[in-house]
Amino acid sequence: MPAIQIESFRKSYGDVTAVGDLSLSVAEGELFGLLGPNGAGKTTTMETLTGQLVPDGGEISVLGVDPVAHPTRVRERVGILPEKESPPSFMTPREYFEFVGAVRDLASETVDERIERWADRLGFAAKLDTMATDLSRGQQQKVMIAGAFLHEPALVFIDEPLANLDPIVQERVKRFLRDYRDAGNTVVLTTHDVDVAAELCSRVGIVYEGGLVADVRPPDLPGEETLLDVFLDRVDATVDGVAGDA
Ligand SMILES: Nc1ncnc2c1ncn2[C@@H]1O[C@H](COP(=O)(O)OP(=O)(O)OP(=O)(O)O)[C@@H](O)[C@H]1O
Repeated sequence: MPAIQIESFRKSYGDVTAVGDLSLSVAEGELFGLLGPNGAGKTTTMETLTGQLVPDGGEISVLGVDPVAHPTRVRERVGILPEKESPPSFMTPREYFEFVGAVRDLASETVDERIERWADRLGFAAKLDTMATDLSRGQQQKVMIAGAFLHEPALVFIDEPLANLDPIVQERVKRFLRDYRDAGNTVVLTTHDVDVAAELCSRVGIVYEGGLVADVRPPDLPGEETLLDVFLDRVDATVDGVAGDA
């Protein structure tokens, strides 16, 4: 069973077509990148896969569950890290993880053990008892990453995971995501950063104007061809400032 199966997915906001006709399959154990310029339809796709948006049409299955019919069941089983979300300013990271652990129905000893492990791996152990409002943006991002993985879901959706992180932490997060995939889990990340997708992902779907325009395995690209070449070829007008809305 694929981790994600999408057939002919469509979604519009009024007369704006966000996703026109998207079909895509992600296998279990993939570190899959959904790459596209601003406004390509990545967030709309992620929010539909996680049961936050209702599609206008198409068939969608996430870990074998239909997120339209059973949004809560999907959200219970996956991890979600949207872009630009922060831990509540009035909580410490430890309190936030205890809150997430309660929502995720984890035993408190499990939460305690994972808090220590994630804090150590991502390098914020010294900040576990600092109010989130007093953390830097990058430190808050680390806390949100750990929170999304706290219940060790088989499938994680993560939006622009490396934004705001310094190069050292970026390397830690990359290693963490690869290890998580190597342990048999599926990771789907959305990004408009071609370098991040090329370096991190075993497979990349390029979305543009609400459709899939390429399905690429960066390590298998022939000769000197890079993911950037493919991206610019399929999203060619962007460089001239015509496509996208950035
Ligand atoms: N709530 C909304 N109401 C109206 N239009 C929307 C809404 N959300 C998204 N759109 C439009 O749908 C299209 C796809 O947006 P979406 O956020 O899915 O793109 P994206 O690829 O995630 O972009 P970005 O990289 O900038 O986050 C865009 O044209 C956007 O303006």
